[in-house]
Amino acid sequence: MHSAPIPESVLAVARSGSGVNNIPVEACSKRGIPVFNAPGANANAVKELTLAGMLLAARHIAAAWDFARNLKGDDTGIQRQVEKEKKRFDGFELAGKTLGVLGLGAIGVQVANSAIGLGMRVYGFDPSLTVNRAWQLSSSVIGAGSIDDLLARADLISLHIPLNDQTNHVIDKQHLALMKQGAILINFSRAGVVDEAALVAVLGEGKLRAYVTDFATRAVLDQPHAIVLPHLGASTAEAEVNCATLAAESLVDFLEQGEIRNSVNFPKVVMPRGGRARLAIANENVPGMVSQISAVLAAANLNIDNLLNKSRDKYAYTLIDLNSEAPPETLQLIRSIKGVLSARIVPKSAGSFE
Ligand SMILES: NC(=O)c1ccc[n+]([C@@H]2O[C@H](COP(=O)([O-])OP(=O)(O)OC[C@H]3O[C@@H](n4cnc5c(N)ncnc54)[C@H](O)[C@@H]3O)[C@@H](O)[C@H]2O)c1
Ligand SMILES: O=C(O)CC[C@@H](O)C(=O)O
Repeated sequence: MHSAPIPESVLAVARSGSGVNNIPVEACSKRGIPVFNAPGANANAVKELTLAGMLLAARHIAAAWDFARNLKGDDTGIQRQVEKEKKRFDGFELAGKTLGVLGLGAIGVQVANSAIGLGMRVYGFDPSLTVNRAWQLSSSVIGAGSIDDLLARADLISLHIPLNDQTNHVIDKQHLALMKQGAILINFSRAGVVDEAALVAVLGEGKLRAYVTDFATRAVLDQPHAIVLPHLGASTAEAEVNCATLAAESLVDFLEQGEIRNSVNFPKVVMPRGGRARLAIANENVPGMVSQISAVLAAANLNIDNLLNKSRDKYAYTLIDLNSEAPPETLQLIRSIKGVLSARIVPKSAGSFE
């Protein structure tokens, strides 16, 4: 959506998935447009393909399958070629190997826990690990001291971080240099979290045994040690239904109740309906906003039944239940307050979104 104009009529944007790097989130925030995603709804699908990626690399499955498909001749000849050549595809077992998981969110936690189940030693690193995710994480997962520490310890490294200004090219030349000779790098995150030029250089030097990625680019496809999938991490019927359902539910709650759940740019704001009319206001997180809004309501002789204001970084969101209908001119006055980004009356029944 970065190059698409966002019409004035847009009230919200929902991503039926996890990553929001394809959405101009900051531009939406400035216009008071919540952006929703579907946290965790495709995590199991990505976890399963990540495990498959680890096995693909550890057992040379793609190359071995390619070899087998191209076998010529009758069964006797095929058996002879198989027994003669199969040593080319000798692999290693995951059990006992060390996995480093960068990013312990919805996906990273599941990958780490499953790897423990496979008998791996697992290190994780996430500077913003939430309490909820920490509860979900197996107590056998060891916290790495830093990204450098994680990369230096691991035989396999799996990336599960979002792509944003802070993580763009986070796996750079210096980080790649820290990785063990023969390590496997797995990227089901986004292409941009790895510095591609630096990666191609280390792949050319034979430092990595494999780069397993869900993101096809010319440079990576041309690398013999790259195993490339066509962005299939979330492509399961289950994940698509989970994501679409969660995204739709968040939109319905927002449009019909003004409530915000699962937004990446506005706070969670949930308030049971009361009064006769509900106002939903997105505003800058600066002092005096609630008092200015209240003053407009008081001047219109409108009484507040209930009010909830929450902030998140630079932005805030306010729900106000009034004990009588709010006239359109009051809404206009609220919209004209400096710092108010969007304001609307949330109708009691769906259908007309002012
Ligand atoms: N291949 C696919 O089809 C597919 C599917 C789903 C998600 N993804 C990608 O995976 C990413 C993660 O998804 P998720 O659902 O686990 O998201 P999430 O928000 O639940 O978890 C991301 C975690 O990364 C952590 N993090 C952020 N920056 C970090 C850094 N520099 N170092 C370490 N940790 C850092 C965050 O604190 C968070 O815990 C998405 O943003 C998306 O880009 C890809
Ligand atoms: O839309 C998809 O198929 C993949 C979505 C996935 O990359 C995500 O970020 O959730």
